Amino acid sequence: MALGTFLHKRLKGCGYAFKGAVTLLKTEASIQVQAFIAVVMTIAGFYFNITATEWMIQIIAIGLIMSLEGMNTAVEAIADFIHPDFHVKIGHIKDIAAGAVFITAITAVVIGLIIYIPYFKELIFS
Ligand SMILES: Nc1ncnc2c1ncn2[C@@H]1O[C@H](COP(=O)(O)OP(=O)(O)OP(=O)(O)O)[C@@H](O)[C@H]1O
Repeated sequence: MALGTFLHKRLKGCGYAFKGAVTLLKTEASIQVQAFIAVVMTIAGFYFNITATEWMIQIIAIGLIMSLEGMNTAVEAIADFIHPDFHVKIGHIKDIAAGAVFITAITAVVIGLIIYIPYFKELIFS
């Protein structure tokens, strides 16, 4: 495959992926809530002047939870497409996908506490 064709295809792929991310942000309430929390955490990061390492960990946590929520939305959409009616297996599949997001959410909360508790302590006791 010529380099030009290869690059053109990859660029087109990025376009579709960007469209998907915009769709998620526009239509999915859970992603909108997470995007809002991400903005709040970013403001908190600037306010407390967190370290570069803390920024990286916070950004990874935000990216992980938002991307997994997107995958959960995709799993739900596939499940609804292949079997729109109630089925115990569809319920099980959706529960597992939601469970994966839950695990990441707990992880992100713990990361947030580890990063910000020392800053809050400093703010309160200084
Ligand atoms: N077709 C179905 N068959 C059996 N159980 C289902 C079905 N659809 C949903 N459920 C149950 O309801 C739960 C919520 O499913 P739903 O698709 O409404 O997701 P949600 O968490 O409300 O996400 P969203 O708000 O993005 O739609 C599932 O985790 C599952 O337990």
